[in-house]
Amino acid sequence: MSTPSGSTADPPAGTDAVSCTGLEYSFGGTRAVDGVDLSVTEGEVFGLLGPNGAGKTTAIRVITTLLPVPAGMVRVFGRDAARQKMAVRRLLGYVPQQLSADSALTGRENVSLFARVFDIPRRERAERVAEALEAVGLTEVADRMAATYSGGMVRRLELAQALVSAPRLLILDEPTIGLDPIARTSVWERITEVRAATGMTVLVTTHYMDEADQYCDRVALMHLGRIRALGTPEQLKAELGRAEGSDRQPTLEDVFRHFADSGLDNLGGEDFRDVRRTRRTASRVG
Ligand SMILES: Nc1ncnc2c1ncn2[C@@H]1O[C@H](COP(=O)(O)OP(=O)(O)OP(=O)(O)O)[C@@H](O)[C@H]1O
Repeated sequence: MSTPSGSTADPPAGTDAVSCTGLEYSFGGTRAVDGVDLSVTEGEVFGLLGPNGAGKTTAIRVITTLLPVPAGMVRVFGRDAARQKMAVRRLLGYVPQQLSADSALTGRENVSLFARVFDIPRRERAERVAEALEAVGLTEVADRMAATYSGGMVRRLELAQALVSAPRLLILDEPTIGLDPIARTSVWERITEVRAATGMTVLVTTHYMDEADQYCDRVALMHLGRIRALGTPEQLKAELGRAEGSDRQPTLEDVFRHFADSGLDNLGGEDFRDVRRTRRTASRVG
């Protein structure tokens, strides 16, 4: 797998991969993101956690420049997401919640399409596509139609699409939603391996607290548009354990419940949007 290139003028050492200050975003009267301050350090796996509707997707869509920055400041490796959109986009790989692979193409064709979109020189394309497919463990099935892939394979294919440009920052929106436990583990193992091999920074949203606990270096707990707590999973659990003075080690979900306090009825369960998303994933498999 290629090392993320710093071809577009490297930022000074110590520049955060992502820096948000006072970020806000509203849909009409709904304040989806309500004054978020956040820094993601280069090279870490950072988890943005929260239940459905917390504002995670909206926040990352602003960071990816897919939504404008109406208030506050967002920087990606020092580039201003409001004024230097193209410079920001060149640094990122983004795997959205929505299906981004074409079932009527093979795995290799899907990744090649992204290689063309990212303007990877023609002479490098075949090798870069093969590397990206190898990194996610799809070499053997690369020439099969994506329609024949399982849900977990489709997710890994989407990962390869995002990796083919060797991004310095990989942003994943609920990468394991709707997958079975084995497929979830496989997706995370690939993310972890690529991160270790390339030093890429990973920003991931999830509402699976157990995955965040296991795979993220630091997490921010988001609820109703605001960051309620931020730190390493160990720090957050230890702090709650001390505050409660109980013998039992709290889980990350306990930490979340403590900070969010209310409105978490759907945590761990499915609401309408979850069901729709899960079914969408299932239909990819079928
Ligand atoms: N296009 C939209 N139009 C109107 N309201 C929206 C839109 N997108 C999101 N919202 C609202 O903004 C709030 C935050 O939604 P967002 O999708 O960012 O949350 P989330 O934490 O990513 O949840 P999920 O995991 O369900 O995607 C919610 O109240 C949601 O209903």
